[in-house]
Amino acid sequence: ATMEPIVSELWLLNRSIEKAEGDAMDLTHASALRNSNMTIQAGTIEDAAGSDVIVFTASVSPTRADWKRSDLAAGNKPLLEHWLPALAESSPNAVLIMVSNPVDVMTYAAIQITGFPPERVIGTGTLLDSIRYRASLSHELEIHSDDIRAYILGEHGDDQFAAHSVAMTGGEKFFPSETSRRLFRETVNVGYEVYNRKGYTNYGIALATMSIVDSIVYDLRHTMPVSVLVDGFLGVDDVCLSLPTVIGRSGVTRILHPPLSEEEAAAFRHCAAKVRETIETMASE
Ligand SMILES: NC(=O)c1ccc[n+]([C@@H]2O[C@H](COP(=O)([O-])OP(=O)(O)OC[C@H]3O[C@@H](n4cnc5c(N)ncnc54)[C@H](O)[C@@H]3O)[C@@H](O)[C@H]2O)c1
Repeated sequence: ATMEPIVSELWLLNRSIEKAEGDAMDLTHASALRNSNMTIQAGTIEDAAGSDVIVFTASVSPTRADWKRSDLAAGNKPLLEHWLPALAESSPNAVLIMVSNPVDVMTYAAIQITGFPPERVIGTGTLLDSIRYRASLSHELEIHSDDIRAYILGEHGDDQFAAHSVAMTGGEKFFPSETSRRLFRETVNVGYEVYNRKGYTNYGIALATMSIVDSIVYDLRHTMPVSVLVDGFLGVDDVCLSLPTVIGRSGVTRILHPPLSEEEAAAFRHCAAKVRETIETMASE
């Protein structure tokens, strides 16, 4: 996915320059097959100065088999503290996309560390979960997933919820059903299912991140469920969670406020409390 020519210059940064160089070479070979004159190079923060978009994916690895995304918080905060101040200083106008987990907590930390306006810090949040959910609904309903408006919102973690009450296809509100509830339960765990089989997940998240970059670069104003600093919706603020968000050249151009059911609103507030708890534990460590 990285070789789609939507940017003119791509810089890969890693603590291991060899790893970044290897990836840059491999991607350059692959991009020779695309209609692209994008340059792909390994380099330093200085090389990448003046970037329009930064995608942050550096991460520690899980240390136990039954890991949860929130386990990575304590290990990943120092990575953000190490890299983000210099990245923010050398690319002060960039839109920052956070991928590293726990992504909602990392998005909040990134806003604090960079001092960027919250509109320019976006976590991939429940975008991947929503894409996975729409893919299984699409299979079940035999309708293209683009035409299924169904969001998973809240945290990118075990307490995410499907916003059934605002889901529709072609104007029909046929969610929730037994099927949609079952497919949602499967979606919540499917990331771990992929991880348990291959040791990581990459294709889905890469394409999801590309769709955010695309909407920024071409100012497309697509609405996507991504992690943003919540603006008081349902009484929640000072935490990052996923809400349907319009994304354009300047980053977040608008956060939408869907009329959630009582049950969904309670699930959203529960996610807020849970993510705040991790933020506070991390701050005290
Ligand atoms: N938000 C999502 O939907 C989603 C989906 C998939 C993966 N993820 C998360 O993305 C992150 C990356 O996943 P991955 O599978 O690519 O992991 P990975 O272990 O393959 O890659 C992590 C990278 O970070 C680098 N790194 C480690 N410590 C570093 C440091 N101190 N400085 C610079 N670089 C450092 C490593 O060299 C490696 O290249 C993880 O936190 C993972 O949980 C999020």
